[in-house]
Amino acid sequence: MLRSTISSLVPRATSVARHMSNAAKLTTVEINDVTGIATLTMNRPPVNGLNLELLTDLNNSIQEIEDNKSRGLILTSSNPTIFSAGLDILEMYKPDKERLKAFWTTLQDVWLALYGSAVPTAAAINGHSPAGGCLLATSCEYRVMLPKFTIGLNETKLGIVAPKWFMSSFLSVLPRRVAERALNQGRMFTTDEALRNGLIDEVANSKEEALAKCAEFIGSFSKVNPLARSLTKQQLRAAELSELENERAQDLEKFIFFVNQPAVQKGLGIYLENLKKKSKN
Ligand SMILES: CCCCC/C=C\CCC/C=C/CC(=O)SCCNC(=O)CCNC(=O)[C@H](O)C(C)(C)COP(=O)(O)OP(=O)(O)OC[C@H]1O[C@@H](n2cnc3c(N)ncnc32)[C@H](O)[C@@H]1OP(=O)(O)O
Repeated sequence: MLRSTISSLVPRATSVARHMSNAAKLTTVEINDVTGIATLTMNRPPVNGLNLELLTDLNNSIQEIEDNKSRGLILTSSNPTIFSAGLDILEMYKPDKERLKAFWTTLQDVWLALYGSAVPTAAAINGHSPAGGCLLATSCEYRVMLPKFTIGLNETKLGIVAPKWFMSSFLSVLPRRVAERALNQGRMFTTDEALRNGLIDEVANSKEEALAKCAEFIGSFSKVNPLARSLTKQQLRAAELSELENERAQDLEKFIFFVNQPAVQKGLGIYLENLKKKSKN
């Protein structure tokens, strides 16, 4: 029932070997023939780390879904245990100056496109979803998660600070006092805790069930005028979107300054080392 499968092979040249995952596109878009809903799947092994290439593909895929006049967008992952490990820390550790700028600018683009998307959006969270993964999920209007995974903004645990717009997405879902405490603690919520606190809307026992529940949410707008719905959503989200749009350059400057602080570099190095040690055990 797929109207189209958009999964082209686009060769890419990059001068930094550690960032080259492969030459293929890192997202696929499948549009259901019957419902008209697009499923956007992230596919960057091993953990869907959000590097410049994955962010670029995400941005292009969101644009494509908007242009196709799809009935809705479901974001998910091809990895059976990880939705997204968040930002690829290698992009921020000992960074190349120009690439770091492009990386952050593209992340800003993705957030503006997803949080501000005209179509109904839902996340089928079929695995762990820390930090940037949580940002993507909370930018959607609805979240369905599989059991026994974790989700949250854990930045303080890495010695970094979630930017204001990460917090905006989080705050659009959680009550302020829960969000504030969780952000300060760098708390990762289990699926059950996320449901209890309203960070996710439903739990599903399989990816198929999660996709079906997301489709059901999107289908709930079938009798609502699409223009009225999208203008309503965009008005509700306008303040946060304009805040970043008006401060993009300063946000980029702050990020570059912050990431290049020796203490931040040291912290990221230790965090990466621990991740690698853990993965070898
Ligand atoms: C005041 C103004 C401030 C302005 C702005 C300033 C600051 C900037 C803010 C930046 C915001 C950042 C948000 C982020 O997203 S940071 C990233 C946070 N992510 C994490 O902490 C997740 C870390 N990863 C994990 O917890 C686990 O890997 C997992 C996702 C739960 C999966 O576990 P598992 O299946 O067991 O896989 P492994 O742990 O073995 O990992 C496999 C492999 O992948 C590497 N890896 C994992 N996550 C990342 C990552 N995020 N980036 C890069 N690499 C990652 C891991 O090291 C393993 O690699 P090797 O196989 O080579 O050992």
